[in-house]
Formats: sequence, C-alpha cells, structure tokens
Amino acid sequence: MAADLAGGDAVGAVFGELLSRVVEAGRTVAMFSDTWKELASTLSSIEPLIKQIESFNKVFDNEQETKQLVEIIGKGQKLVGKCCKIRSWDLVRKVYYVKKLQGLNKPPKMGGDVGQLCRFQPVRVASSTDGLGGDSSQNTFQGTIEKIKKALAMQKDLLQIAERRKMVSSVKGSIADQDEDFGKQKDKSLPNPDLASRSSDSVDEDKNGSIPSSSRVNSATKNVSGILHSSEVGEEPDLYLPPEKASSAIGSIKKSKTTEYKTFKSDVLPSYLSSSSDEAQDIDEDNKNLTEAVLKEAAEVEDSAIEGEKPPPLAGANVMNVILVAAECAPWSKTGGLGDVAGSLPKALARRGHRVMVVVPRYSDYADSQDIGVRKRYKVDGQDMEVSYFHAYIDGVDFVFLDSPWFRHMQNNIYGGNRVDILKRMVLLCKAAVEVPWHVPCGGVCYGDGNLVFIANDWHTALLPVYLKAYYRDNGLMSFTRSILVIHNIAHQGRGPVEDFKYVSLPEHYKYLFKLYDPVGGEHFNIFAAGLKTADRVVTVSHGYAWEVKTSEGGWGLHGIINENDWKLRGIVNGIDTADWNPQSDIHLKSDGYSNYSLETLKTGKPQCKAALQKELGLPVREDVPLLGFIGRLDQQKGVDLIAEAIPWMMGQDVQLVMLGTGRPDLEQMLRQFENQHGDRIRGWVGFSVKTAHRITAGVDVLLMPSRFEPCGLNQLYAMNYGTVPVVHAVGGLRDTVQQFNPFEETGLGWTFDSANTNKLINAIGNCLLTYREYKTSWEGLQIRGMKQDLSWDNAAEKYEEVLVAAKYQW
Ligand SMILES: Nc1ncnc2c1ncn2[C@@H]1O[C@H](COP(=O)(O)OP(=O)(O)O[C@H]2O[C@H](CO)[C@@H](O)[C@H](O)[C@H]2O)[C@@H](O)[C@H]1O
Repeated sequence: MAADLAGGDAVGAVFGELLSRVVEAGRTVAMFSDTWKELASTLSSIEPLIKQIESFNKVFDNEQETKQLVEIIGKGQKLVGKCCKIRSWDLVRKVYYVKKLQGLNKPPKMGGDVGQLCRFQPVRVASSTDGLGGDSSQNTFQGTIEKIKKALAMQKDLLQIAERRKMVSSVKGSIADQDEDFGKQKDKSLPNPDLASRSSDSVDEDKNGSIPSSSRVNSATKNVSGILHSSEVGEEPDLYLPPEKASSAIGSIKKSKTTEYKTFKSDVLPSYLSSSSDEAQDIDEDNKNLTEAVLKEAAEVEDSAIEGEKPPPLAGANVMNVILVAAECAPWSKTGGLGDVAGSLPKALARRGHRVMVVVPRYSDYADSQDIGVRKRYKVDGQDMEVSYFHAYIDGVDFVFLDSPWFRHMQNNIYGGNRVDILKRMVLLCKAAVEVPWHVPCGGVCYGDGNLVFIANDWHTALLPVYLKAYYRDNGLMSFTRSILVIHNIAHQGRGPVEDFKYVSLPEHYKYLFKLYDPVGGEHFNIFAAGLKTADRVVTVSHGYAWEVKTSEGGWGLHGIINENDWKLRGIVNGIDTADWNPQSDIHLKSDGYSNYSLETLKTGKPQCKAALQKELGLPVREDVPLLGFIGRLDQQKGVDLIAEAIPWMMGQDVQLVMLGTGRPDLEQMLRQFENQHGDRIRGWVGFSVKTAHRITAGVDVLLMPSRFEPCGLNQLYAMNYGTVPVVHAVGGLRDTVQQFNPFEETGLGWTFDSANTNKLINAIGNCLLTYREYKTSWEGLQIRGMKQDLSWDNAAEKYEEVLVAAKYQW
C-alpha cells in the first residue's frame, strides 16, 4: 500500500514538475485541483510532455537513491496535493538535490550544475530497465501513467481557451495566496550561502550583474519551445552587452528580480512550508538548511523589490516575449500615426512586465544606437542582402534597427521608390525580423522563439505572419511563436500584379494566400490579404474601425477575408505617449514664448501658447479670435478638401486657421493658395515638423478632423490632452473617442458630424464657435473633461496583452 502511494504520488510529482516547468515558462497555466481526476482533465496541453516521462533516463546510482527520491517526492506531493499547491514540487526537488549534495557529496549525473538542473531539467525517474522492474511502486507508476493517458485522451478536446483563461485566474489567485505564505516565512536566516546560490542560481547571477535581467524571461521560455537554437542556449559566441545597456541593465535587473520574485515565491514557498502535518515537518527538519537558504534568497529578492519600489509585473502569469515589427518608429522614423504607435505601445507593454523588442529599419545614423556586430544574409529577388543590427535599450524596450543598403538614406522617403522597390524592402524587413529573436542578443541574451509573439503592423509587415508559417512553423520550427497583425489603415494593402508573388520567395502552394479578386483590381497579388489569413490574431486600432473593415465600404476589398476571420479580430483604441504629448512637460513649449501648462494653469498657459503660435505664424495676436487647426497627411482620407470647401464660409466668421501637412502635391498647392488668398487669417504650412505639430496642438482652440475614414486618429487624442477641442467626422476611432457635446447636460468632448459633407462640417464648426464665444463655462468644461481623461497607452496595453495571450494559446 505504501509502495502504491509512493508510486502514485511519484506520478503526481512528475505532473507537478511538468506543471511547474510549463507555468515557469509561461507556456500555459496551472490548475490547482483537489483531485487528480480533475487535474488530468485540465492537462491536455501537457500531453506531449507525458511522453517524456517514459523516456526519462536513469539518473540515480542505485535503488536506494531512487527510492529516496520517490519517497521525498511522495511526501512533498502529498502535502502539496493537500494544499492544492502543486508547484511546490520545485521546493521538494531542491530539497532533494541539496540533500543529495550534502549527504552523498556528489552531483547528480545530468551534465548541468545543480542550479540548472533545479530550474530547467525534467526530473528523471527510474524506468523499468533500471533494475527496478520488480518494484511495485514502479509498476504502479507505469500503471498510473497509462490511466492518466487514457483520461487525457478522452478529455483532450474539451479543454478550450476560455478554460485556460480561467486557469490563469486561478494561478493569479494562488500566487496571491502563496505571497501571504511567503510573507510569514521571510525572516528566517541563511546558514549556508553556498547552497543558497546553487539552489537558485538565477538570483545570484542577477546579483553579479553578469547576466542581465532580460535573460530571465528568455530562459524561462527555452525549455518549452523545444527548439534549442544555439543562441537560445547561450552559445552565441559574441554575446554583447552594450555600454549604455550595462547601466540600463541595472534597472532591468531590479525589474527582473520582481518578475523572478513572483515566479520564485510561487514555485518555492507554497503553503507546504506552513503545513502543520507531520510529513511537512519531517521535510522541514530534514532540509532545514536548504529551506532557510531558499527563504533568505526569496527575502533578498523581496527586499530588492521594495528598495527599487518596483511592483511585480502587472502582466502576472502572462508575461511573455513580444517583438513589434514596423516600417517606422518614432522618434527615429515617422510619417504618421504608425510611427507613434510603434514608439509607444512597446513601452507600455514593457511597463506591464513583458520583455519587449521593436524591430524597424535603420534609415539613417541614429546616434543612440550601436552596432552589435551581428551580420546575416537574406536573399531577396535573387540578391544576397547583408543585414547588420543596431541596438538601443530605452524605457525598458529593446529597439533593434536593421541596417542594409536598401534602407540607408531613406529617412525622408520611407515609402519612396517604385512598387517593386518598396515590396523588396518590406520582404527584407520581414525575413530578417522573424529571425531577430534567434540572432540578436539584446542585453547579452537572445529572446528565443518560445513564449514569443510578433506584432506586425499594416501591409508593410504583413508578410511576417506568412513567413513565420511558411518558413518555420510548417517545418516544425518556432512552434510556440505566434503573430498578431495590427490594421492601422487597410486602404494601403501592398497590391500588385499576381506576378509579384515571385518577389516574396515562397513555394508555389502559398500563392493562394496572396491571390485576391475584386472589382477594382481584378485578380491581383495582395500582401495584406495573406497576412490577415495567416496571423493568429488581428487587431484594428479602434472598435469602430473593427466594424467598418467588415463592410464593403470600409474593407477596401478585404472585407470578405476579414469577415471569414472575424473570430480573431478585435478593436483596441490607441493610446498616446503621455511623456511626449504632455502639455506640462512638452519640450516644444519651452521656448519662443510658449509655455508648459497643466489643468491647473490651463487658463494662463494655453492663451500664452496661442499668442506664441500666432506670433510665430505671423498672424495677428488676438486672444478673442478662435484659432482653428489641422494637422495630417494631405490626402483623400483626411478630408482636407472638405475644409477647403468650408473656407469661404469660415472667412466670414472672424476665425484664424492653421494647416500643417504634406502629401498629395495638389493638396499641398491648395494650402499655399489659401495662405496667399487670406494672408491675415490662414497659414498653410507644407512640411513635416514634429515641433510645429506640438505647438499647433497646444496653441489652437479647435482641431479639425473631417477624415473620410479614420482607423483611430491620434491628433484628436493629443488635442484633448492639451485642452484643445476637437471637431470630427464621427467615423472609426473618431467616433469611439470624441463624444458629442451636450449643452444641456454639460457632457461630451467636442463636436461630431455624421457624414463627410461640407455643410455638416460647417454646421459643427458653427456650433463650436458659438459655444466658444458665448458659453465660456461650457467651453472650459469641454477642455477640462478632455484633459482629465486617461488617454495613456496603459489601458490599451492591457487589452493588447489579452490578445497576446489569446494568440499564445492559438493552435
Ligand atoms: N505634417 C506633419 N508634421 C508633423 N507631424 C505630422 C504631420 N502630419 C501628421 N503628423 C503626425 O503624424 C501622426 C498622425 O497620426 P494619425 O493617427 O492622425 O494618422 P495616420 O493616418 O498617419 O495613422 C494611421 O495609423 C494611426 C495609428 O494607428 C491611426 O491612428 C490612424 O487613424 C491611421 O490612419 C500624428 O502624430 C501627427 O501629429
């Protein structure tokens, strides 16, 4: 009977270990369950790992040691099972190895050091060929495996993503429970620092600073990916720690400790330690040294977390590796909102505790990035293109810049050249970007491809999900890597003749992904179409736009594909970078008569900015005249022509107007013409100037956004944050973010109009001007409500995280 128990519990222990590994790696979540039956029903994702149990080699020298292991596992597991804290197995395992070191004075035969063994290697138990075939516990062990395998086979199809999400909650709950346990225990002392460091190598490595924190998350993923690329296992010959990252690594080490802290506690200090059962005390007594070492170690980690005032990761058990790939990224490269998003969303994800990288072409010499010495070659249209990698670590994000002659000197012409030139650049970007997690050591350690999600953006990088599938996943590589495709603007799709397929260097049987027929283009090659079909999840940058892209008017020919893939579509409204776009600290408001201001100083600061803007533009400096603004690309989308048609009416209203933009030459010419015609009222600034965009946002009273379609729109968000009132066409993200002013209830954020029509625009501006002139209190209310909103990326990042998790569990 005792043998039965030990054997059964040994199986349980192996399950516990598997769970521990899987949870630790972030590949899935644990389910705490009172009975093994329940547990089995939730473990179908671990089924492949069960096979490994059978292939475990003998590692222990003799029967006595093996029995000892089984016994300890059995005791630990029984307690763990009682407390429903299965991950406590990690402690049992550590206890065992340290005991083994102390008692037997020889290391386990697994090739690695104890720390590595404790942390990453599967526990090996004796197989029937180890001379223990007659052992009844072993027979029970095998029998139990069989039973559990059957249970899993029966129930494997029942475990759906929603259930796994529930598991995430239970893990979170459990971690909180275990945190409490940990708190009770942390004042114990450390008798043997040597052992402590060996029993938990990762923490000591951090203390030395020799391995930056970022390796934590990475290493946690190695085991599970099953793909041990050389760079992933730390064999990259020229591991690199850029000087500037050496200091940033200190910060991230602290951060990592907090990350590690949560994992560590949940793995090592469950209620097992506070159990009053005899068995628990036995183990506590037997392994006092180790237990205390573990506690001290955990206490140190906690102390450092408190010192650094870094909370544990907000993402909790969902922490993962994220690589955002885009054709532009502010502040280095930007033609519009995509650059803003690529520069700021990653930072918000990093704040939640994820390890985050941005991959973007290097269009120019960026002073703050360094060549990390890695060179790779990719074939594009028969040409061998060498890519070198530059790196910067800023605000917790690894920015990796791909250098190639094709990208160089394109800083002011990112989407320049003919169709094929652009296509080839994007092919190179995507081919190189998919392999960045293998080849580019950030802070010394590559990301690896486990627990990894790529975020591709617009058609430019829509090839990335396709390459991930065709080159890697269809060939058994990067099996645990997922991709999300974000639609910022579906009007641009990477269309071309079907023959363009030859440039993307894919086998013929992938051609169907790209082929699309529509009445406008006929049968053609469409990169966005292939990306939408292949990505694990698709995000649009607002809820309104998520609905619009499914309509024939808003889908631009891709609505059919989007509707077919509706299940993986989600709208998430963009946030804004509140460090860059903050009237209180905006660096562009510190000179030339401008002034920083806040909600409290709105009444003095904003008029000062208005006067400075009028002066800078050469317009009469008048506080009483409403100053209207427009900022944006000059094209059909932005509805500049509607403003043009409304100008004769506006000029009769005693208003001033400033328009900043570049784009279609005819619209640029129109801006110049307006300025010539109404020099004392209108300024048409043709050009791209971030500084001027900030100053206009602060200085104008009203921002016009009559966009025909607007996936999200950032300028109206910036405007509201600066106390500037938006007048917008209620479409896409504009409808989501600007609620119509209600004068009776004093609610709302601006004025909206419901169709892209000049009269409607005029009507909305008319009401807006009336309120500005006649109802000052209402106007202030509009400004204050706008400024009080939390428009930061933090909300959106949390939602992105949900999509990352959904993608991660997408099979
Ligand atoms: N001449 C100029 N000088 C200086 N700065 C200028 C400028 N013209 C534009 N900008 C800046 O570029 C950005 C434009 O962002 P938007 O979101 O308004 O539009 P865009 O259409 O480019 O982005 C697409 O992607 C974004 C991000 O998802 C979506 O919000 C949007 O709806 C979608 O069309 C703003 O930061 C703006 O200040």
